[in-house]
Amino acid sequence: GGRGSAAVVQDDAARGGAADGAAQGSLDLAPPRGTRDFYPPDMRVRNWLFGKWRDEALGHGFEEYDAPVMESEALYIRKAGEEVTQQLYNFDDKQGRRMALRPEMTPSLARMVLAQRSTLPTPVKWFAIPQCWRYERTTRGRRREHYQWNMDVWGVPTVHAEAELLSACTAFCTRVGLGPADVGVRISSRAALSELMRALGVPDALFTRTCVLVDKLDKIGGEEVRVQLLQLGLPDGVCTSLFETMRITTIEALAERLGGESEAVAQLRLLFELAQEYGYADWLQLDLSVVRGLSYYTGVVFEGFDRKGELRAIFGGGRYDRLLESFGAEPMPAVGFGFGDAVIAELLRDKGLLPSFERGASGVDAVVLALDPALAPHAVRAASTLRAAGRRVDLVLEPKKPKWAIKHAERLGAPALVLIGKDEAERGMVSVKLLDKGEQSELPVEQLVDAIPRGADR
Ligand SMILES: OCc1cccc(Br)n1
Repeated sequence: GGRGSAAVVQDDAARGGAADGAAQGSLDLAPPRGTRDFYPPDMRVRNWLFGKWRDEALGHGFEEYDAPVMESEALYIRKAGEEVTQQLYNFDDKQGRRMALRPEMTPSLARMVLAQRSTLPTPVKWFAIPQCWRYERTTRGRRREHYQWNMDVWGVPTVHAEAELLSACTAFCTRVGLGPADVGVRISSRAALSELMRALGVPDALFTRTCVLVDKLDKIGGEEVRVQLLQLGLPDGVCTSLFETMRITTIEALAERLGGESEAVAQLRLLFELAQEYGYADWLQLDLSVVRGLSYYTGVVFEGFDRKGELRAIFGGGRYDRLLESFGAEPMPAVGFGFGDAVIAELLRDKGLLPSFERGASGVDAVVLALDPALAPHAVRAASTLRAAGRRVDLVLEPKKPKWAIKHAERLGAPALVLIGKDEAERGMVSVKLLDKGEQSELPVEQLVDAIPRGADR
């Protein structure tokens, strides 16, 4: 609860207030449209969430990487009409170079892997939590930025890689208190749909755009998708067979349609077997109507969803074995997912699982106050000694009364208040007040560190 969660899911009402200032021609205090400020309580929620993501990624043996938020626009020019490339946050830099704020991390990752492919040991198992951008007509007041946990495996051609990524997603959800009754994962395979369409004689060249159109089913409905598939050049019979296949919900039925030799079926069988071993099989369901909206997926694709069906996808991913070819290079097998910060925060808040971080979250172990401005050097020495010993200290920087310092320490949730008094200081002593115990004791400065407990989280 509390303001923290509101900021992760920006509530425009609060922002509207700040934006009103602009009406009088003063500085607009709201963040740019579609973006969020993270005040300290919001930042504690964000650090908590990113910390859980990082724990899970490291727990799966992945290494962290990063790349510039700004890339050459060329990295994202794809002809398949995806939303993510049609809403590029792009611009000319001062040399007139076409640049863009990254709408996703995968192309940057592909660029980094390609740049070092001759020396990079495989498999590559990397993760990042990049801020990603889109420029959407703000008619819908939607956000223009979000943070998206990415995990990718390069160099592994079989679904053992997908199984590891699904393990990270489901284990993260479990770690934050969600279970298979809250979250499901739809598993699909573009390879299966590709085998079907090849069997029906559809040219490969139409496959990618077919998937991008099929991904719009939920938005524009089956009839409109059929119309656009026909316009793309798919015969009516193929559309019908495609829609029938997408209604299949068991691997057996898919095997009947694609034949016993289907590689796509074999990989799906193996994935569901591995899921049993990991213990997350009951999170999964086969759903061939899922194709995901990125043109470069080629194999298994998947998306996490809330079982109440109130929210957009929680996470999504898939295999993209041919992305390097689109960069004019030899292909390398790859699979990855993106996990946005907004939907998960909304789901956790709805389920009361988002920590509130209200009182005492500052993590300060002690407040240090000089009872007289002339004693500031003693207060500085006490604070520095405590900090050198790993304690988190808030040093009061101006003349304040003990009453104020006690209230300040309570607001910070600091368990201790160190008071530097004149005659104590002359005797090399300080006073320590343990607020939750209401005790106050006087002790030699040398014993100060041991008198201040270190925060539980460290
Ligand atoms: O998931 C699509 C997307 C990409 C960039 C920024 C935002 Br907000 N959303």
